[in-house]
Amino acid sequence: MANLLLDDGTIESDLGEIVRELAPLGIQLRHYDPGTSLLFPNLVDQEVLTESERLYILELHNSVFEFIQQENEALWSDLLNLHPGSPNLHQLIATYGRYHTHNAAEPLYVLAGEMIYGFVRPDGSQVQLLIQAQDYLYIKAGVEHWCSPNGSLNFKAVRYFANAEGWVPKYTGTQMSDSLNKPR
Ligand SMILES: CSCCC(=O)/C(O)=C/O
Repeated sequence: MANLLLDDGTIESDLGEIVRELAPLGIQLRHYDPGTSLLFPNLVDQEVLTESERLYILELHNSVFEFIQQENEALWSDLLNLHPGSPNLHQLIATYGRYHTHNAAEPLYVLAGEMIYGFVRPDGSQVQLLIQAQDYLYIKAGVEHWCSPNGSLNFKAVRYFANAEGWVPKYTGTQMSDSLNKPR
């Protein structure tokens, strides 16, 4: 389940409150447990997946989450699999760890591990959202955000694509707030 860290140091872990807080920013958060995790109980520990395992997991979730693809007019999906040995891990962290937008919405469903997202509120303050297994996150096109895996460096998610450039970042130059990291 997700947690939201506000810039006054408050941590919100009630899903309804987090949803209410993020909605004005163009962000949806939902939690789905379709039971598929029972088929892959060791997914977080299994860092490397074979091509047939990737396809199996993807096809299973594509059939369960057909409505997510329809909602997003998604043309295709892929399985993002990050782990400490991922060859492109540092590149991905450098690419997505600065404030950026995308020209298409960013929908993803988390299978395992955790990811931290940063968002800017309408009043200019910043929040950090931690998402975990079975969370579904939807970021509207053009919404400023950054993201990074946490210290475990483990993250598996199904990403949905509406067009080929959808996940290409456009940097906005907004600096990450350090007020979230100040001792209180
Ligand atoms: C650090 S890879 C994850 C990419 C991602 O989820 C995202 O939101 C990019 O904007």
